[in-house]
Amino acid sequence: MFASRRKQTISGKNIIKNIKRIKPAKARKVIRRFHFLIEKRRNICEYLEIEISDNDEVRNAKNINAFLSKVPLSKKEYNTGRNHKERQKDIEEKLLHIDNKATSEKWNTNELILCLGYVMKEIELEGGLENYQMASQIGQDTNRGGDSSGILIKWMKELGRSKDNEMNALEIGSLSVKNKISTSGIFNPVIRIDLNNLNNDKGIIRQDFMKRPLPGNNEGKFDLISCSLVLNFVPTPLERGQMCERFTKFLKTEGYLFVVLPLPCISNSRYMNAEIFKSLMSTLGYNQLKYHEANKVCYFLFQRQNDEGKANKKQFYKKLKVRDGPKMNNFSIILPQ
Ligand SMILES: C[S@@+](CC[C@H](N)C(=O)[O-])C[C@H]1O[C@@H](n2cnc3c(N)ncnc32)[C@H](O)[C@@H]1O
Repeated sequence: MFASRRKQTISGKNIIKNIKRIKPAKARKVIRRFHFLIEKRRNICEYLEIEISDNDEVRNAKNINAFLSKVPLSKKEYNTGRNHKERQKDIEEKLLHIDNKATSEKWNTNELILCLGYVMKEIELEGGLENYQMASQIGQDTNRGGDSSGILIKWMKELGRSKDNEMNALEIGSLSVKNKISTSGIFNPVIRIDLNNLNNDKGIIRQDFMKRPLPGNNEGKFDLISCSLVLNFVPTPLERGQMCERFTKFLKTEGYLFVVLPLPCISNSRYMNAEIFKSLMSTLGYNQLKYHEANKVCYFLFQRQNDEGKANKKQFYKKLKVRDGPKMNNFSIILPQ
């Protein structure tokens, strides 16, 4: 048990301190809860897109309380005559029912904002993200068939790439310095960044890729960008599109882009499939070299072309439904106009 060594957040929730003490079953539970939270954040952001999707206050966890205090109605509604546990139960119940615009009932904006605050608090202030990152490290071993960069290295070798090519890499959303991308020797140096700095002292820089300073010249660019299970983490379709556009600014011509997504983003979304993603990346100037579907995730390897994409970007300015079904999700990517 790791109970006696628990580190706690200000609100008293537990943060997993020692990764070696988490059992795989516990790790899976933490991962499932976190995916639930980011799915709900995505759903609520989609509902409230006009009002708050570009609102930094919602993104910035430290301002969540300040943000909620600006919504007096919802605060009042939930504070009056209810104790904390009841409120929590009520919100959890609501979260279960908030799914997507197409199928769910009409939600009151204040209720949604309150639920968003609740979700964001757990993600950012109550150890949700930290626990998830810890659990994901276990997950890399047990939950989804291991370190995703294993397939990247296999593909690089198939493409005839080796240590001799002297390639550098940027790993976005890095949780470990021991993954194959770092240990194969093909990429050197590997610059690892992540929103959080769990392993800062071990060579992972705390940085938001969307705020990373642009390289001044080609020397500052990379031969490879790895973005494994990160795009699905980004809350809104437009921000995902902005991230896809931004890759190009950091990639040398003919550089590689390795993207990993949870399989349902591709296999079970109303707005996305492997062909659409390939075609979206093609409009941004990428050629798809490899694709592989595993049980839970799918892997893409793209190469940046000499010229900008020629295809029509306009088709990706809004999401287009390609299929429908009751249990489908709404994962999508929208390019900025
Ligand atoms: C599921 S983890 C993926 C970890 C690892 N790459 C893997 O494949 O297992 C997603 C990570 O992406 C990071 N992330 C999300 N958006 C980011 C951004 N804009 N810049 C840097 N890291 C980001 C999160 O902090 C989180 O640690």
